[in-house]
Amino acid sequence: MAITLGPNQYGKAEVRLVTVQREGTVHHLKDLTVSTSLRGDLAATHLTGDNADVVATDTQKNTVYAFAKEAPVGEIEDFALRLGRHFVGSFEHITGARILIDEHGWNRISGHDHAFSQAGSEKRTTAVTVQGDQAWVVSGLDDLVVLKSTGSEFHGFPRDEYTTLAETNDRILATAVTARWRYQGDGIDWATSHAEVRRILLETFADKHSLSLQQTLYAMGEAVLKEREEVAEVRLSLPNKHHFLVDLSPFGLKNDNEVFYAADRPYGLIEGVVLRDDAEDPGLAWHTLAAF
Ligand SMILES: O=c1[nH]c(=O)c2[nH]c(=O)[nH]c2[nH]1
Repeated sequence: MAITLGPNQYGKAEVRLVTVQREGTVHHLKDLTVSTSLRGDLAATHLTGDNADVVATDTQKNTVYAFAKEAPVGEIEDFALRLGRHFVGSFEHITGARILIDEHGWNRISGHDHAFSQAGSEKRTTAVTVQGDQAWVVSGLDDLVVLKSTGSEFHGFPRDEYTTLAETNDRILATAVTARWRYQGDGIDWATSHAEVRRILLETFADKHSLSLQQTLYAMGEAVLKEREEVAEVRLSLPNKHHFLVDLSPFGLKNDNEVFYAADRPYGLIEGVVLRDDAEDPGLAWHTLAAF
């Protein structure tokens, strides 16, 4: 029986980095979680413990902090590309790098130069893969919580002996959007593109009269691809945050779609990919690029 080493990568996970950029008394904050993974010819350390080609994960962490000092971090996509290209360009045996960055948002407290309130649970994300002299950027957002209190129906589904769900022509639709979109081309204005994709996702969720969350998912992805030519593919993961009508009849009360029980689990989980059929193939399986 022959045993061989399969695919492997290694790095420092979840380096917490906060930078303060000062413009006189006005401060600008960046709050990031950075994960680095390096790939390449790393058989020796696995097979014999020879670490001659192992860029220590501690060095990877230090590089993140040093790079944040040497030049402004800027957009997370640019910072991830700088880091990935550095590792692949500086060490002969490192042929690939994958850099994941989550950005935690802070809002300036109105009228204050250097005081901030946390924006909430939403995160901006990027996953950059550098392989030799090629690079792929998959950006996204996590936990964008949205709700519409009408404009959503769900009916026409099959009924069997286990079906109790009532058909509805008017329900609350709520979800926490996780989105990933793969870029094609380069010279992209990352900040504008992110803001526009986010706006399109929100507007489509709000505007689209929904017959199912699946229909809403497709409409959201389709709208992004129609408006943003730099995006090749959109992945969405949409938990259906159920709001059930409370039965008020024991109290002699009618519930005219006004009082709901917000269940936290279980939840429906609706996931899908919307893509251009003429999108260039990144040459790597998408699942190796995406965070889900
Ligand atoms: O939009 C929905 N899609 C479903 O697949 C589903 N299943 C369910 O019980 N409720 C819903 N809602």
